[in-house]
Amino acid sequence: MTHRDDFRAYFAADIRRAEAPVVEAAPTDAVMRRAAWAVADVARTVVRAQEVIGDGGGHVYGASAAALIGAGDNGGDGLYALADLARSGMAVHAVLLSPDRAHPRALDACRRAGGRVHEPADPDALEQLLRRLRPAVALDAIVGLGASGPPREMAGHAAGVLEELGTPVVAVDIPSGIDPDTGVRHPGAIRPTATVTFGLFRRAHLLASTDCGALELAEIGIGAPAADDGRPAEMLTSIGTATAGELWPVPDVSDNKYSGGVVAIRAGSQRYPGAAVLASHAAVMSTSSMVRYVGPCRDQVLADRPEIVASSVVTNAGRAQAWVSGPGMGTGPETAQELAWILSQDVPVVLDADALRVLAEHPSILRRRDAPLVLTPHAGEFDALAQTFAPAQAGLLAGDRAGAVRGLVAELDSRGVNATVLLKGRITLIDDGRSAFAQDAGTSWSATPGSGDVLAGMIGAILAAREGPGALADVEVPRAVAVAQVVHSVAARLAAEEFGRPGSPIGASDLLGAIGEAVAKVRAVAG
Ligand SMILES: NC(=O)C1=CN([C@@H]2O[C@H](COP(=O)(O)OP(=O)(O)OC[C@H]3O[C@@H](n4cnc5c(N)ncnc54)[C@H](O)[C@@H]3O)[C@@H](O)[C@H]2O)[C@H](O)CC1
Repeated sequence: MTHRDDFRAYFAADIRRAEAPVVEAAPTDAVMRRAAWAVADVARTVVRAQEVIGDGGGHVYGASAAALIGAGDNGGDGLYALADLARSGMAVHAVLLSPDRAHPRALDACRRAGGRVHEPADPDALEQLLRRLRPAVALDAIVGLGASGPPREMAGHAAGVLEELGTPVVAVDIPSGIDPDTGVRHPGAIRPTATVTFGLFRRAHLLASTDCGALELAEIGIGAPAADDGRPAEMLTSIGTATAGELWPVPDVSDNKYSGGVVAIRAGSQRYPGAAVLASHAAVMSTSSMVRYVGPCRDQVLADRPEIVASSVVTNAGRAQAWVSGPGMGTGPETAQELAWILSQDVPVVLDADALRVLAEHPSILRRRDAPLVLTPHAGEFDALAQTFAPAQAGLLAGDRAGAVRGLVAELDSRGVNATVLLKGRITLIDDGRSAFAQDAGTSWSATPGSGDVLAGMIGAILAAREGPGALADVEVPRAVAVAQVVHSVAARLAAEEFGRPGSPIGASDLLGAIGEAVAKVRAVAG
C-alpha cells in the first residue's frame, strides 16, 4: 500500500504492554466496545459498497452479518461488533467456534441486541450453516494478537467456505492465520476484504500488508509502548511518500556538480551492458551530482547519458562519496579483486546482483568496515549470502523473512561490518540491526528485469548525497535506503498506471523514465 504518512508497527508483547493500563483504567469492556464499533463501521461500509441488483447500492438495514467467534478478546470484539450491527437493523449471527470460551459479557450483549447464536458441532455443520446464512458480510473474530500457528480446527475450514461463497470478510485486528509478529501466512488463513486494527499497527500489518485487504487503524486511546526495563519497544517502520519527499536531495544555491555527493558505479559486462546503462542512468536521474561509470560498457553508457564520466578500471575512477557494484558485472575471477578494492574504500558501498554472488563465493574480501555496506539481495541471493555468512538463516525466507534478515545483519555485525540488508520483494525489508523498515511497493509492476539495476543506482546516488550537508545528512542508512525504494515504487506505478497505456506491464526502462516524475510527486506530497 502506498501511503502518505509513516506507519510504525510493534511486537504483540509491546502492544499488550501499551494496552493494559488503558484497558484497566477504562470502564469494563469500554475499550473493547470502541474497537468493536470501528469494526462494525467498516462492516457497514462493506455492505453499502455491494451492488444490489435493481437498486444500486447495498442496504445495511435488513442485511445479514455473521461473525466467526474465537476463544478470546478478539472474539469479544466480534460479538460487541455484532451487537452494534444489530442496532443498525442487520440480522446478526454469532458462530461460536469455542462456545465454552466465548467472551461472556460480549456474548450477552450480542444476544440482548437480538443476535442469533450458533454452535456448529463440526466443520460440515459450519459449512452448512454458512451456506444457509450467506451473510452480506462476515467478521473474522477468531483470533488476533493471541494467534499461534494455522487457524485451528473449524477456523481453517471457514476461510475456504467464505471464499467460495464470495462473502466479503472484515478481519478483526489481524486476519486469522497470519502470525502477528512475523506476518507469516499459515495454510487456511482468512483472506479479508478489510482489516480493522486498534491503536497501534502490528508487525503483521506491514510484513503481510498484501494479506490484510484495506487496512484501517482505529484510535482507541492507546499510545506508543513505553520502554520495558530501559529497552525501548522495537519498531518496524514503513515510511510514506511525504517522508521520501522531505528527504529527497535537490541542489541549492551553494551546490555544484560535486557537492551533492558523487556516486561511482561498477556495473555491466560485454554480456550484460544494459545493466550498466540502467544503473548509471538511474543515478543520474536521482540527484544533480556527478555520476561516474566504471567498466567495459563505456560506449553504451555514454550513448545513453553523455553527462556520465566513464573510466575503465576502478582504481582510477576518481573520487566518489559512494560506490555501487554488481548489476550485470559478471562473476569472473577479476571481479573479486575489483570488489575487494571497492570494499576497501571508506565510503558507503552498495552491492547488488553479481557482486552478492562474488561476495558469497569469496567472503575473505569482506573485512571489518565502519562505512555503510548495503546489500540488496533477492531471495536467491539472500540464501547464497546466508549460506556463507549466516547458515542458520539460509532457507528461512519462506517463513519469518524479517527474522532472517535481522539474523544475517547480526552475523555481519559480529564480523565488524556495518551492514544494511535490503531484501527485495513486493514487501521490501530493510534492516541494519538497529532500525528496520518494511516497504510495500503497492503494486507489482516493478517485478521486471533490470528493475533491481535501477534501484541499485538510485540507492547509490542517495547514499552519496547522504555524505553531504543536505537533508539526508544525519538520516540512518536504512531510512535513506527506504527513501530510494519508495521513489522506485512510485516510479513503477506511475509508469504502469499513469503514463502511456495505463494498467499495462512496463520494462525497467519505463520505470527509469518515470523517476523524475516520481521525485516530483513525492516532493509535492511533502509540500
Ligand atoms: N481487551 C480489550 O479491551 C481489547 C482487546 N482487543 C482484542 O483482543 C485481542 C487479543 O485478545 P486475546 O484474548 O489476548 O487473544 P486472541 O483473542 O487473539 O486469542 C485468544 C485465543 O485464540 C486461540 N488461538 C490461538 N491461536 C489460534 C489459532 N491459530 N487458531 C484458532 N485459535 C487460536 C487461543 O486459545 C487464544 O487464547 C486483540 O487481537 C484484539 O482483537 C483489542 O486490542 C482492543 C482492546
